[in-house]
Parts: sequence; C-alpha cells; structure tokens
Amino acid sequence: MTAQTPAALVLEDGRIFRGEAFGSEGSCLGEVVFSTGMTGYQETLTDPSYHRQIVVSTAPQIGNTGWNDEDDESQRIWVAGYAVRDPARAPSSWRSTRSLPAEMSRQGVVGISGIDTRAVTRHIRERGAMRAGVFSGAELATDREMIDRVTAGGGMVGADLAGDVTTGEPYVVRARGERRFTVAALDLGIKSNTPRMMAERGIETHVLPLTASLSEVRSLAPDGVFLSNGPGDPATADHATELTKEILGAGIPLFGICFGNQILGRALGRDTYKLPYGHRGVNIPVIDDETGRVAITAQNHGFAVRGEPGERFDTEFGRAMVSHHCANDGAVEGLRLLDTPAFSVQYHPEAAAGPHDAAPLFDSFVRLMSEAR
Ligand SMILES: NC(=O)CC[C@H](N)C(=O)O
Repeated sequence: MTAQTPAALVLEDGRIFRGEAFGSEGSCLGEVVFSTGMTGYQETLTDPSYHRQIVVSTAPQIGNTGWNDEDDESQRIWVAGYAVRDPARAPSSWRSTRSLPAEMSRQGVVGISGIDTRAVTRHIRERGAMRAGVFSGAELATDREMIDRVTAGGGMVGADLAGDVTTGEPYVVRARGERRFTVAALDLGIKSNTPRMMAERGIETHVLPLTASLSEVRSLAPDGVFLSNGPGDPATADHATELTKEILGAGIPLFGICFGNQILGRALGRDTYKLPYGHRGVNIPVIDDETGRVAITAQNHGFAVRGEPGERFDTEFGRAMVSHHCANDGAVEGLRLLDTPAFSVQYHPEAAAGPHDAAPLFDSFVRLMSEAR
C-alpha cells in the first residue's frame, strides 16, 4: 500500500477534522452539509443542486458499487468536495466501470476520507451548515491559514448559482412512444431523471436556459411549464420568479421541484429562508396536508418557503395553500394553487436514488395539463 496523503476538513468556526486525501489532492471551498442517504452517492455527486457544497455522507462506508456510465444526474460531478469515513477498498458491481475515487480524481474533485463523519454531522446539526474547506497535499497549511481561506469565501445566503449550472443551449428530450404533451422546462440545475420521468408519461421536454423569456416559452406552445431543482439561494432567482408570475398569469399549467417550489413560493409573495442545516437524504417523511398521508421522500435543500402546515393564503393568482410539510421539523414541503393550475414540492418525485412514493406527482402534472386542454 502506498503512503496516504494527510488531509483536513476545516470548518469556519475553527473545528478541524483530520483524515486522508480521497480523490484529487488539493483544496476546495464550499458549504459543508451532510446527507443521510445510504445509497446514491453517484447521483448525489452529479446533482447540480450540490454546486459549491462539500457533502459529508453519514453512511459509514461509501463507494461499494463503484462508478457506472448510467447513473449520472448531469454531465459532471458538481459537489465542491466529498467527505467520507470508510472508502470501499474493492468496489464491486456488474455496472461499475471504475472506482469512486478514480472518477473524482479524473474530474479533479477533492475529497477526504477517514474522518469521524458522525462527529461532523453532530457538529453541523448543532451549529448549522457553514463554510468549510478540504485541504490536502501541498495545500495543507497551518490551521490559521486554512481557516482564513475558508472565511474569505462567501456563504450560501445570497449565492446566485443557477447561472453556473444551467444549459447553454435549449435541448429536447423526446417522449417515450407517442408524444402526448409538450413541456417547457426551465433549467436551474435540472437532474437527468426528471425529463426521463416525463418521457415515460408521453411528455416531450424542451429544456431551456434559465434566461428564457415568456415569448420563448410561448413559441413552444407548451401544455405545461416545469421549474427545476437547482443550487444557491432562491432569493437571487429574480428572473425565474418574474417568469413564473407571467406563466401563472397566462394560466399555463405549472409544476416545480425543490428550487422550483421556492421560486413558486416567491412568485406568490412568500419569503424563503435558510434552514439551520437543511434536509438531505432519501428517507425524509413528508405529510400531505390534504389527506394526512405520509410519503417517504428524497430531499436535498438548505432553504425553505415560509409558512405553516396546511396554511391557506391569498395571492394575486387566487387562493393558495401549503400542501405538504416535513414530519421532522414542520418545514413547508409543497404548495398548491386553488384557482390557477400550479403546484410544486420541495422534495424529489424524480428521486434517483431514492424512494418512489412521490413519483405519482408526475401523473398529477399530466392530469393538470389534460384538464387545461
Ligand atoms: N435541490 C434543490 O433544488 C435545492 C434548492 C436550494 N438550492 C436549496 O438549497 O434549498
């Protein structure tokens, strides 16, 4: 075995966790967050919503199934860094073509292994998600120098990041079988599985850059508009919020996921705020405020829309309600308009990896579009 390179995960409040370099050597800066998913590290690392975040996996052993050519949620790894406890020594899966650290190195992604990820998680749970950095090899410096580098960077509040991850050019994902609907999807950091879930329901998805205008949307004569997930602070997404108001005003059916839920909330005049440490995992319970039913959901969000479970409120587009809330902390997990064809959820019905409890929400979108015809 070759000697391992020392590495450090440095938090802005001065807490330092020491381990070994994992993936690329060097340094990275971002917001440190934890995810409780036991599976799905490839999907997590390639989810554009994790842009500028250093993800800590609470599952102790990571990398067992290697890396394959099918499960990417976008073109590349988006996390700023990755922290794990015990990396798999011998990944094994018939789908795997390389190991996780090999892929991280190939893409220049800096990580750290061999740290007490439970201690990191408890720290973040008490103090909140905060700025952090991973340093290894030639970048490992004195504690003071590393902390200074961490605190020189920006935090997640006020971070305008969707522009970094959106598509440069529009593209189309064809329906599987006969095309029944056309949807314009605003790409704020869309995951590959979303158009795939739509395609299975006869939807042709036109993925548009986040700068798309109402007339560009209208030129597609879409049956519906979709607002995707995405990184950063929703309070910075002014263009998407304005476009959403125009879509609502035009009465075009609208469905939003995660960042999309936050944007719909802001378009309805609600505020968004930063949660202490967010919700990230694949088994988070959500209560439907209309039926009382619980769904186990995949989530990845650090911000939330302000509101109370089941709350009803008036908007310039008619009545609206908080349709779902998180069973763990009561945070808003969904919105529904009662007089305009629009709804959104803070969790991931396209969950990959994740439970499929929420997949029928794509059928609700199809129903909304059928009724609007
Ligand atoms: N997955 C997402 O769309 C995340 C939305 C937003 N960036 C948040 O952290 O809350």
